[in-house]
Amino acid sequence: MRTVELLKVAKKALENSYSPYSNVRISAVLFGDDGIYTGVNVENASYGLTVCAERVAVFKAVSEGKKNFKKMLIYSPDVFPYPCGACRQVLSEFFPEDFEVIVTDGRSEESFTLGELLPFNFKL
Ligand SMILES: O=c1ccn([C@H]2C[C@H](O)[C@@H](CO)O2)c(=O)[nH]1
Ligand SMILES: [Zn+2]
Repeated sequence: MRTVELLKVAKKALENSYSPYSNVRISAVLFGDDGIYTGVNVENASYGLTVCAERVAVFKAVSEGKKNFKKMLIYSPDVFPYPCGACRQVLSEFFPEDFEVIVTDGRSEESFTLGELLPFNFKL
């Protein structure tokens, strides 16, 4: 699936972002041989319990036994959504260094490998 198509999926998923506290809406789309999984950020009145869009997508997939993915597109119309450190670490648990991460605010996009985003990652 091409970036434009992934972006379309991300825009649809964004409708479910639950972000009344920050008003920052983010969605993530995982894509590969195991199909498509989406995630959005889900906030909480106890702010620290918020879960990022990227981790929601990964946990949805992994909890259904799906780990075979090629790339993730991260989209936000509110911020340029570079993934936070926690999400980079979670991605590196399941995906290789050449896994592609596309970051876009709908106006411009940047593409990275996971190895670029999180060099020297912690692994057991
Ligand atoms: O990698 C990130 C970083 C932040 N957020 C969300 C969490 C919160 O709802 C909002 C502002 O931090 O952005 C994500 O979804 N992914
Ligand atoms: Zn995050």
